[in-house]
Amino acid sequence: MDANPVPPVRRRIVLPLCTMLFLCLYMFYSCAGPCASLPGSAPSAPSAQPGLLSQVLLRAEPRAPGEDTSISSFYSGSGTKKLPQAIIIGVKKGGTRALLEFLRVHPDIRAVGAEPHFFDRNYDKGLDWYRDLMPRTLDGQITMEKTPSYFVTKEAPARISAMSKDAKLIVVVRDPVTRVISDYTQTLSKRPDIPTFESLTFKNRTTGLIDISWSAIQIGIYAKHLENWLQYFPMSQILFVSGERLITDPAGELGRVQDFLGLKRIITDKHFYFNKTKGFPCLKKAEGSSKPHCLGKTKGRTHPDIHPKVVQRLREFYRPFNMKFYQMTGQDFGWD
Ligand SMILES: Nc1ncnc2c1ncn2[C@@H]1O[C@H](COP(=O)(O)OS(=O)(=O)O)[C@@H](OP(=O)(O)O)[C@H]1O
Repeated sequence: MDANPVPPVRRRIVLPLCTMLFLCLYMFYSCAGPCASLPGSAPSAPSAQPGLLSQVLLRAEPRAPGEDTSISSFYSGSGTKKLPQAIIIGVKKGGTRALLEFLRVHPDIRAVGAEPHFFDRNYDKGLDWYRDLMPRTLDGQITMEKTPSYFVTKEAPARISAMSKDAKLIVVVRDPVTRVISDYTQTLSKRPDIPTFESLTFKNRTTGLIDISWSAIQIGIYAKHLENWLQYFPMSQILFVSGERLITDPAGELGRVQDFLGLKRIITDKHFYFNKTKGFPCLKKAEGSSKPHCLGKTKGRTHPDIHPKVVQRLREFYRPFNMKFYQMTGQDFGWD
């Protein structure tokens, strides 16, 4: 028999209350860890990323403009959707997919896989639509996207600047001659009945006059497009990545990109191997996987043979624009 027995009525109230409290606390704490790695959330960050619970308690600081802070968004996954702070704006066929896939390995980068085409085709859908496409990020992580056509879209610089004057812009540039051949190869793979490369290139084959109304030719006049961006962004906010070095020295180019984004250099040469069959560098482990990963078949296509004289004429055509571009960027890309 108990020396000091609890009265039966109080026992009937206190015991269930304590059990409920204990259960609630248990559920709350056990959710804080796993919830942070729900599908679609950020990959587990290396060390000091605050967990869900600490984010609830710590998030008193002002939020970025346009950040989705609704309670529902918080409970439906870890982190919040933010407008991108960094965008790969070009160039088409420059190596933009390779760069984005490589960057996604970094625990502080979260990127949308598909191209949103917001600042060219979907601008009328509004910023909320755009933000909703983005993955959730934790504090300190950078949201990114890539749409290579932005670089040649007249309205894009003003529109991106209206979203954020501080946006960091990355342009992967490639020898305009191989770029136009790559562009043509892609179109040919989708529509095999298009005219020959030569007939699209020349307005007059005899005089060698280049048809600058062909958009694939226009894209490679980098200096002209860059002038448009410099009306809205200082050069310090634009990084030019060499598409050629992205293939021969991916870790070196990724080092520059990580510095530009203010990130620790986590992606190094240890992350890459050269796949002889593919003929390109591939990842030893892709984001969220332990398996090696090369880009798909649409990247690294075999180009058709173009007559050397045609290639030579295109080199002459692009040379002055390339020189201007080197001067503007302070970088010699070695295309001549
Ligand atoms: N690691 C790796 N693997 C495969 N391909 C690589 C890689 N690095 C750069 N590249 C080059 O990327 C070219 C395609 O460029 P983009 O991804 O910018 O093309 S697109 O504009 O998104 O269609 C693609 O062009 P093509 O060779 O003409 O197919 C590749 O040369």
